[in-house]
Amino acid sequence: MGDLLKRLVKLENIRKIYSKRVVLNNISLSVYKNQTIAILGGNGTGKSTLLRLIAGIERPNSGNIVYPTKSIQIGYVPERFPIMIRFTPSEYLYYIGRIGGVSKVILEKRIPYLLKRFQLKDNQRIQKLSKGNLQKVGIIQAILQTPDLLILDEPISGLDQHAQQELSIVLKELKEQGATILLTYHESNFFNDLVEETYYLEGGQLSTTIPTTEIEPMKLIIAKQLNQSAVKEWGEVIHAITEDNKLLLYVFEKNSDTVLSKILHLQGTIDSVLTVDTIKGKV
Ligand SMILES: Nc1ncnc2c1ncn2[C@@H]1O[C@H](COP(=O)(O)OP(=O)(O)OP(=O)(O)O)[C@@H](O)[C@H]1O
Repeated sequence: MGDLLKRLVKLENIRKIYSKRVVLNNISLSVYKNQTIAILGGNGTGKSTLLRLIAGIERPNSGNIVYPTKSIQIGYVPERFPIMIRFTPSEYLYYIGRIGGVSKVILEKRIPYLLKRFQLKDNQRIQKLSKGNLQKVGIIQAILQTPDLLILDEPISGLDQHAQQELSIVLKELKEQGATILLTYHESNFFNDLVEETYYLEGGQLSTTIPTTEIEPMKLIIAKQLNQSAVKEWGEVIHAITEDNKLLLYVFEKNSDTVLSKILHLQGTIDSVLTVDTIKGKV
């Protein structure tokens, strides 16, 4: 079998129950080498649970999780990094690296390099760090050793813009090196360039079509005198296309006022605002 078709993880009929509530019900999924997969879904649908199971941090109540390539390196960025750590970031990362079998020489180079990339100062204990800086430690510990499979649970929430961009570059680098990336996030077009396959979780089931509860009224805002690059960072924009000098922006209805005022703020003009009834899969 070709390298690209190498299966890294296989989930067979996974079921996870918390206090009699079936959170994941009969989930099967294969994750292949060098794929980038997003798991999306509403709050509490079990995205984090599924990622923890794949990361091997929790066990399912039934079903199997198989890693056909025996010794894969898994990096896991939790949604919330544990706060009560009395080490500084570099002390902690050094400790984690040593447990993972990384040599002192490599760690002494790699830790300062990654701290610098993410502009993370090393002058405070982890328990005193802000949410964004904690998130950076969570990301760095997961990529300290180049992972075969990198699992990220809402990685951009709380990150400053520089760190978001750095994360995006790091993910692209890892992807070029052959890594598999599995991630979850909320309403954002930040990962559009990276994600190849999207799965949706609803009612304990995984599907490739967007669940009806996830379908929200959308607006298509057509703007003029505005470049596509200007909206690149706008989290509210689900999809942007340039056509005949016009910029077409798809946004959820609830965010349309925000986007309209951002356009006007940049001295763009509004050509028209249309209602888009449903999103079927992708816009
Ligand atoms: N350790 C746990 N013990 C008990 N219940 C849990 C545990 N972890 C998760 N749950 C419950 O399982 C359900 C799914 O939680 P999970 O965090 O996986 O959802 P999610 O899709 O990641 O949500 P969000 O988008 O809000 O982060 C929720 O009802 C949650 O309360």
